[in-house]
Amino acid sequence: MAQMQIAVLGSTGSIGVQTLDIISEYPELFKAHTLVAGRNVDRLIEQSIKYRPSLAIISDDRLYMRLKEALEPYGIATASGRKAVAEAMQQTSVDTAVIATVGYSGLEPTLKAIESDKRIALANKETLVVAGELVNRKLAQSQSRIVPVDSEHSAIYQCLVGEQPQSVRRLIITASGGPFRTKGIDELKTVTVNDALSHPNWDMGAKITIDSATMINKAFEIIEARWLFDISPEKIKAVVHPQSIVHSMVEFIDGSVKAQLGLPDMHLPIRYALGDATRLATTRPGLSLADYSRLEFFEPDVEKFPMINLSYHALERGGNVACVINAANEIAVAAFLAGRISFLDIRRVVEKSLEKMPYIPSPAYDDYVNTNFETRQYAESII
Ligand SMILES: NC(=O)C1=CN([C@@H]2O[C@H](COP(=O)(O)OP(=O)(O)OC[C@H]3O[C@@H](n4cnc5c(N)ncnc54)[C@H](OP(=O)(O)O)[C@@H]3O)[C@@H](O)[C@H]2O)C=CC1
Ligand SMILES: CC(=O)[C@@H](O)[C@H](O)COP(=O)(O)O
Ligand SMILES: [Mn+2]
Repeated sequence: MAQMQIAVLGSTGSIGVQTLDIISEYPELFKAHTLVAGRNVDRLIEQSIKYRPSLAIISDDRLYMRLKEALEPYGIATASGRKAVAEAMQQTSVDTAVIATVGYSGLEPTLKAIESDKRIALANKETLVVAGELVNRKLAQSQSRIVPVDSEHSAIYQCLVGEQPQSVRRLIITASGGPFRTKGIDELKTVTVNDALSHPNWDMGAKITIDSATMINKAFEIIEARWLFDISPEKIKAVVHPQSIVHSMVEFIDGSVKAQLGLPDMHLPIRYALGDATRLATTRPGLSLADYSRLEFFEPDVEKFPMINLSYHALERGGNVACVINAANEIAVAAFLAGRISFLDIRRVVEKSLEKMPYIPSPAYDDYVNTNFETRQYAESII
């Protein structure tokens, strides 16, 4: 197999850093061709000196000169800005794009990578939340393919190997329940940013960690599954599994249920996606079931975490509804992290934005761009 040339978008983040670990684990198979960061120019410089990509891009233009001056002596090409990120997806020398930026920023490069027939390892679930229907339409017109990185979707993907679509009865997406699983509804009024950032099992970036705490992450994952696996929403169910050892399950029409298990460690789904769904041997620690005396499963508490059900609402209405939810949530989570609103205000901002923003039944790309922009403005105005 020729060495795979990989563009890592979001290389300075949680998934990006773990992707670079996997690239180092198999130097004969993988090469970091392009690294893209948002604002952490120091980490991008460090990574570039270590991994020697052909190209390093910083999204924030103001940081470009620092990047250029640091990497010029190493002969590494540099660029900045959103347009440069999109153009990087069209490089013919890149085979695979790992989309691991956070939020709406994943959409444009993913669409460009699809147009350029790249293989995509998709961590950025927001892309499918915002515009899953458009992404699937574009995929149908190209040679591009998406392999999921999100742990639940990687699990389902693995469970579906060798199965017929018509044999699937249900997808069962596991949820840890987040840091507030055992708290009472009233206690949620006073939780702090630090409380919400204390995920019981996974070490992740701040935005997804807050999404796990509100459980809107599960709503996003239900929407993500609907588009990734082309399955109707009523066949997708979330179940709370506090240990995060069973990463998700598929139930088949004969009553059989397949599950994928592993430690809560994203290296595994990233490795599986980079390996294009082949198994690559590793010396990293594996799962010892004897260490887990109990694996528990519960119905989600939708009274305490009503945003889980936004998934079904968004999929039933379609159009730009999920794009509105995502944009409002991004603004609300950023405001919560900055100490500007309380934890329960996140839901208020999302619900009010949903009431306010105009419905667009069949959005084109520009409609998503406008919906995202206008919803963010509205959400900011009610913070
Ligand atoms: N972390 C995890 O375990 C999991 C994450 N995911 C998904 O993966 C994605 C990434 O999550 P995670 O790694 O936790 O997030 P982090 O916040 O840790 O990292 C985000 C990365 O995106 C970069 N970035 C942010 N905005 C832009 C932009 N506009 N242009 C270019 N780069 C940008 C950041 O750059 P910088 O830091 O330089 O500003 C950083 O490298 C999310 O969509 C998340 O939902 C899914 C499953 C598990
Ligand atoms: C690691 C991963 O895939 C996350 O999406 C994780 O599942 C979040 O945990 P929750 O199950 O608490 O949302
Ligand atoms: Mn997940």
